[in-house]
Amino acid sequence: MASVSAPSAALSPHRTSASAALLFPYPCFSPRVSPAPTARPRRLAVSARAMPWPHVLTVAGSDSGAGAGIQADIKACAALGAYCSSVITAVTAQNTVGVQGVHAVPEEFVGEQLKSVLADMSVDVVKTGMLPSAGIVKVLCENLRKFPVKALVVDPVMVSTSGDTLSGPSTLATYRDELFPMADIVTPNVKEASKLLGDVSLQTISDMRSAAESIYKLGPKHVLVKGGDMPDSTDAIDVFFDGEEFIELHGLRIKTSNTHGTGCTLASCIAAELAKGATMLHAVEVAKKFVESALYHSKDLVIGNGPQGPFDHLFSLNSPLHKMGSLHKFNPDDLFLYAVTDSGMNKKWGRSIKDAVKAAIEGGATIVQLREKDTETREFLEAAKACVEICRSSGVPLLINDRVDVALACNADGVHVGQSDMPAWEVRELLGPGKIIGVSCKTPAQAGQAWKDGADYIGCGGVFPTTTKANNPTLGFEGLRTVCLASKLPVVAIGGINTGNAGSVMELGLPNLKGVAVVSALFDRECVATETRSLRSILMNACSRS
Ligand SMILES: Nc1ncnc2c1ncn2[C@@H]1O[C@H](COP(=O)(O)OP(=O)(O)OP(=O)(O)O)[C@@H](O)[C@H]1O
Ligand SMILES: Cc1ncc(CO)c(N)n1
Ligand SMILES: [Mg+2]
Repeated sequence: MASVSAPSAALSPHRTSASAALLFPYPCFSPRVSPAPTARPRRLAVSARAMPWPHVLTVAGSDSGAGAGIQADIKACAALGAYCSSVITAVTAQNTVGVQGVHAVPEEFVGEQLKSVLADMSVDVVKTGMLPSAGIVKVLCENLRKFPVKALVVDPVMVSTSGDTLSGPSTLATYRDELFPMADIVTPNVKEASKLLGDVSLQTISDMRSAAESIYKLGPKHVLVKGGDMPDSTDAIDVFFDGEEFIELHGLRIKTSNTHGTGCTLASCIAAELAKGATMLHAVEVAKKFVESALYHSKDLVIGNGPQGPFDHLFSLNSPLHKMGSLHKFNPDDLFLYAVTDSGMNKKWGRSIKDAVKAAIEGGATIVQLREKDTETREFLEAAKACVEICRSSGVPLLINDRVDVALACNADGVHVGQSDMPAWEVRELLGPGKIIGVSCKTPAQAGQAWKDGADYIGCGGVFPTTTKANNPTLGFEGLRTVCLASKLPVVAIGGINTGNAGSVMELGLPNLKGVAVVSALFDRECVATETRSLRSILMNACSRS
């Protein structure tokens, strides 16, 4: 956790006194029922098989409608495999229409809850949500100093999306002066970022960048300004800043009104991933993908009659086709050495699809596609399931050529389609946003369509004459260059590529040409692993030259 620096008066024009009145001075909770606990000896001697569990403590408000707040946090952590304990700072009467009432928990009792959990339960990461008063923020800071944790995620909840105030202006100075300097990441939405910076106007991505930079100066190690509520944007864009680099995180904007609790969920997912050991950027990427997928799978849910409904955090339980194990963020660098299987070739050399894939991965393939045109469906599916297992355990994505049904049944990472297969947008509809979709393209127009359809990459070829695919016109380097320059998506070159010519393809130095896809040069050979290994070293050498 960031060390606590002395509060800077210069940075806190809205500073309030420590005794600032509670924003929500409602009657107290029930009296204490037990004395404050102290750390007790472990239950039993810890066994050799003791399994520490990633643990997030959320310090936040309860949402009676259960779409946001503590309830969202617990569901999000559960979905990502982290334990979530909860210190409740306020109870809200809330539904899909808005917030009807807020009952703040007295700060001493928030302190008592904090001590109960932090003194006993080996918390890895603390995530904060609604902190309704400056006093509660202070109590939290005191406890964090007493019981340090690995990371602190601060979601500076101020206004619900329905427009209701959850934490008023009197807490702003304490947030800025005391909590932010301790935070590993702060995740304001645009309205909150604006309030934190004295009501500056935030309309554009460039405004979001400036806001991230200004908030960074208040002391957190990272800032994520969320653009879920940005007007007129077709993508859901968030801006991440680590003090050096700005990263724009683009996601599909899901057309749904079920977005209540997206912010709480995002911050909890970041916390869960950090508790599991992820780096900050990776945690943020996984969290964003999770929110996007959850919204996608919940877009047609009807819960409540108001304008903003909750979504289903546990969508993966209801939809075995979209298991979390395959929530894969597409990395264009995975296209570097793309191995495409061919049933005929495997039969010829007497090996199973599974053994061919194993060998390609052993040799350094970075992504695998099963292109089995003549294998019976049942046999294909069995082989695909075995390959999914092999690929997952090696962290290599597995795609299926053309057969969306097989990809769904084996829970592959995605599908590659050609121009006469199912259109990419229909594949996207069926697979959802978390899967990888590639499209074979020969022209700039096809590349443009693939981008509009929501594909992740294009395969461009045949670059050289090939026998693998009948009637496949050769594009040559010029055709490849034309398509690459026109494509907004990363490209993998395909068609007749082998150890003899792969270097010259990469030496074209086209910025979005990320790798080569190979069939016969790997699989129509005696030793697949050896061929893959030498192709890999040729590609690496070519890239270091160009
Ligand atoms: N319709 C949407 N489709 C995809 N992603 C979305 C959508 N709405 C929000 N997001 C994403 O959800 C995350 C949370 O951002 P958002 O701006 O909604 O936070 P918030 O306003 O704090 O949320 P809330 O107050 O509703 O809990 C961000 O990563 C944002 O890009
Ligand atoms: C309790 C609570 N926390 C956070 C939010 C922000 O979504 C909300 N609406 N309610
Ligand atoms: Mg929102």
